[in-house]
Parts: sequence; structure tokens; C-alpha cells
Amino acid sequence: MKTLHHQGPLKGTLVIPGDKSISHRSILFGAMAQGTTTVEGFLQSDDCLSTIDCVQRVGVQVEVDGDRVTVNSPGIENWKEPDTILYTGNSGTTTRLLAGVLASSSVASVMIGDESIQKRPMKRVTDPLRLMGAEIIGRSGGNFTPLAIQGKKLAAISYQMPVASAQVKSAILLAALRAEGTTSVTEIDTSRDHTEKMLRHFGVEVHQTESTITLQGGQKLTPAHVVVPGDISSAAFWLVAGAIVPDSFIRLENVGVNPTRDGIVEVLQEMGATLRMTGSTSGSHEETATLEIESSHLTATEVQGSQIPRLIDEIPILALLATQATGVTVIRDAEELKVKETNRIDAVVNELTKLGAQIESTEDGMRITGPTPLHGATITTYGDHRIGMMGAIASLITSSPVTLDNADCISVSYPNFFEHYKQVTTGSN
Ligand SMILES: O=C(O)C1=C[C@@H](OP(=O)(O)O)[C@@H](O)[C@H](O)C1
Ligand SMILES: C=C(OP(=O)(O)O)C(=O)O
Repeated sequence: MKTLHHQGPLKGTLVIPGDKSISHRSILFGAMAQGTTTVEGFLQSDDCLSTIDCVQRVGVQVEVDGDRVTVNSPGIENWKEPDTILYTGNSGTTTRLLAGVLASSSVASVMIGDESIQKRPMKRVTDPLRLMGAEIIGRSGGNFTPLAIQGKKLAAISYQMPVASAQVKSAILLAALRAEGTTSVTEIDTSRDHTEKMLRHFGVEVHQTESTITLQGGQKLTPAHVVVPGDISSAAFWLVAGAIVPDSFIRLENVGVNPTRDGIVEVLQEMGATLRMTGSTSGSHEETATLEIESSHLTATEVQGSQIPRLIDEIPILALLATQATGVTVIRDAEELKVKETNRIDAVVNELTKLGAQIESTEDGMRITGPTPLHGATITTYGDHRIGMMGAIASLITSSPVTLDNADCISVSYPNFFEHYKQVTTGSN
């Protein structure tokens, strides 16, 4: 339990911690490449530590020193068979990407995750991997963990993805690296491209024509130095806080601004937020920028279609934003929210309703009418970090305190979230 309340403007500069998606990939790619990979800006969150734990169990050495990580690997061809079950914790990214890598390795393994992971659909990865020849067994025909995987030589596929999912795309591309022939994956909507970018950074040739990504099997990764940018999905909480708390000004440094991830910036601008990008730098293979947000009058908008994958994890905080905008905000085409850490459509609608919001769920999203003054309540996080942070940010505009039933889950993606909360509410830097 954690109770939060603050009234008054937010001020300060925050350095946004490492991107979760890119941190996972830096460890996995380093574990596949023979030799030493170094990472800076790594996110030491529970999810990324799960990825480290799993690769250590196949014989990869990983040393973590703050946000610097050294990965020493014998290469995937020399991975040892794990003598314990691989535990992927709360992390869908770890479970799905690792399924692709393990299926193409030469080891037998069993993967399991926490209660939430055990309910999340895995057929979206086990189906295409089986088409490549993978041997995977799991509950409900391979839909749920635990998954037992016998690594083997796979064959290339041409795959039309049924959902816009970077985890599915990545599982296939990583398996394709060691498969016979040329694999191509066609997306229905563009999902985050961190895997493609990082594969190139590790010396792999990846081709892209419109929505199809093609990769020739038999390519080895060359160890690299990876600079992880800050996570725009974490920055999003402060962008919304700065936009909705009157008289605020927040500067966010080190924000990853990959165009497949910046939907939240676009939506804030559409809604009339005063949001500036004040200079960008390029890291090892991804761009970062400084973002400045000021409170302003906000108007409702519609969020849908190809915008959805570019802000999928930001929808809970976007819903809070919409409660303070004038008019009816409609979020469509977001069914994927039902299979995240929890059903995020139900969770957002239930919890924001408790705070007094005018919000209703629809089949594929939600409708929010604003502006509505909010009051305090006890928020059920369902163990979902993004619901927890949505509740915490709400406490900056509610008329009375907000209590989170479980604030610990926030360390899944943002371990120093409450330090940053203190920083912007006290105006200290
Ligand atoms: O590839 C990734 O790192 C991620 C992809 C997205 O999931 P889907 O691939 O299921 O859309 C996102 O929601 C998740 O937080 C991280
Ligand atoms: C959905 C998320 O992550 P994952 O799928 O890796 O559990 C998230 O971070 O919001």
C-alpha cells in the first residue's frame, strides 16, 4: 500500500531511465553473439533482470554495474543446457523473444513466468515458430507457459502477422538468424523496430520493403557496444503530469524518440499540449531528445489505427490525460490491451471510474468525456506497473489522496519512479 497526494505545480528536470525494450534486446543479442558486448544506459528493472537471469542459466556471463552491463558469451552455438527452469517473471518481452531464440538453439529448456505471464497468449509466437519446425509444448496447444522447447535447426518462413506485435516479429526474426533460407515477416501495422535496428548494429543484414522485413538465415551476430536511450513509455507519465497539473514545467532528458514509439508526442500535440523537443542526439543506433512540457488547455481527440502500436503501453496514462481534456476522447483498435499484464481496458475503466472519471469501455478501447475533476480512492493495480503509475500520476490532480494497493509492481519498468515523483513535486533537481 502507498498513499500519495500533492497539490501545486510540478517543476524540474528528470533524466529518463533506460528503455525496457532496448535493454532486453541488448542482453539477448549479447548472449547470442560470441564475445564481449557492453551496454550503457541499461534499465535495471525487474523485467530486464529476468532476461539477465535467463541468459545466465544457459552459460552466459553477465556483470551489472549500475546502468553499465558487460555480457560475455560463448555464442548461442555453445549455450549450455539450463539445469533449472527459466523464470521470465512478469515479462512478456523476455518470454516471447526468448522462445524464438531457444527454439533455434541446440538446448532443451522449460520457461515459466509469474501468474500474469501464465495467462498471456503465447500461440502468437509458438504458431509461427512451429511453422519453422520448432518443437514446443505448452498448455492449450502451446498457448500458455510453461513452455518446453527442444532447440533444433529451423527452416525459414514467409509470415503474414495477424497482430501488430514487435514481440512476435522479433521472435521470428531471432529464430530466423539460425534457420535454413530467407525468412520474411509482413506486418499489418508498423510495430516498434528496435530488433531490426539492433540486429544491424550487431552486423546482421536486414532488408525492409514497405511492411516486409527480410533476413537471410545463417548470419552470426558480432558483439557490439550498445547505448540504451531513455524509455519514452516512462517519460509519458511525466509528459501527461506536466500537461494536466496547472502551472507546471518539466524537462525530460534522454528520451528515446524512435518514430515507431512516439505516438504519445503526436497525441499530446493534437490535444493542444505545449510540448517542445529541444535538441536531439544519436546514441549507438537509436535517437534521443530533450522534451519540455508545460500545462495548457487540452481538447479531446481520437486515437486509432496505425497510431495504436506507436503508443500501446501509453494508453493507461493517455486515458488519464483525456479525463482533463474538453470533449469526448475515443480510443479504438486497441484490443491488444486485453492481453497485457492485465486486461488494461477493464483495469483503466474500473480504476479511473473510482476516481470520478467519465469513462466507458468499448469492444476495442474506451470513450472518455472531460474535463472532470477527480477525487481520491484506493486503486487496484492488478500487479500491473502501468496501472500503478497511472494511479500515482492521478494523485497530482485529485482533491484527496490516492492509495495504490501495490506500488512494488512499478519496479517492473521504472524502479526510480517515486524518486522522480518526489523530484517534480518538491521542485528539486
Ligand atoms: O517488443 C517489445 O519490447 C514490446 C512490444 C509491445 O508488446 P507487443 O509486441 O505484444 O505489442 C509492448 O507492449 C511491450 O511493452 C514491449
Ligand atoms: C506490456 C508490457 O511489457 P511486456 O509485454 O514485456 O510484459 C509493458 O511494459 O507495458
